[in-house]
Amino acid sequence: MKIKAAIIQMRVDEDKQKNIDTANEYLKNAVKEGIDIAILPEMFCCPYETPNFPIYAEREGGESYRVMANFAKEYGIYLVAGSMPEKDENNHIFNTSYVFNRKGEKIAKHRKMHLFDIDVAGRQRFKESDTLTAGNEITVFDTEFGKIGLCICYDIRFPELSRLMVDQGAKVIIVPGAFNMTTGPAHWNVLFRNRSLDNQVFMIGCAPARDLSASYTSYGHSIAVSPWGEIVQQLDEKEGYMIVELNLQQVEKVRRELPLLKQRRNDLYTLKSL
Ligand SMILES: O=C(O)CCC(=O)C(=O)O
Repeated sequence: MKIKAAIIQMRVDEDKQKNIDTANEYLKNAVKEGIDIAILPEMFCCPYETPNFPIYAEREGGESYRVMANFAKEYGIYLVAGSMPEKDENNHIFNTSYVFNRKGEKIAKHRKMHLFDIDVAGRQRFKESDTLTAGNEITVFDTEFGKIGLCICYDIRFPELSRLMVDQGAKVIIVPGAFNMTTGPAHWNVLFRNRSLDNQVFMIGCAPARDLSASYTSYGHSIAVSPWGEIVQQLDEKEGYMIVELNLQQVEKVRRELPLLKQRRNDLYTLKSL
């Protein structure tokens, strides 16, 4: 079973509508190549800065959500709509990724579970918790190809989360993310390869293009890693997209050859969600 995926490394502008139009342009082109699924970056319609999140936030079912659902339906694809700030009924703001099926129906929603609060001395500081609230749910969704896990950016650093998605059947893990010029070069590729090797899954990372005029500079380098831990395709820092074919039989093959998941000593240790 092969999935043809478009990973869209778009530039993020201050103008929300412009971002939605940019996403649409890329989707229109990618669809001509016969894709099954398209993935947009973290905060693809809102420049990644904490004060922006409450300003750009919408309720689930709001304008940006509806436009994304319509794109999925119009193009007949699965759409992982990157992430956008979501406001709930108590005015809590979440970093949320919605997934729509080929009919434009919402089939998953992941609220970033680990907030990106870091302070690397003299280099990168960020505190999502200034304006965001963390989500509490592990997200795995069904497709005709099999199960796919979903998490957002900093979530990838917590290996337990990927493992729990894999225990729920995920063969692919999709990560809209926006690493920066400090942690990106140091950790981005390594993390995607690590999670792939730990779990024998395809790992897909989709980042915004680098914009040196933005206050938070995305590292870019959207990536696809095989269940063998190899980088199968990668973009540089510039705007663009790539199409990757994921042969899910490769997951079974690698798991047969190195039966790591079966060889765990569950009699001595376990991992469970609470
Ligand atoms: O983990 C990192 O280094 C970057 C994370 C990040 O940028 C995010 O969670 O949005």
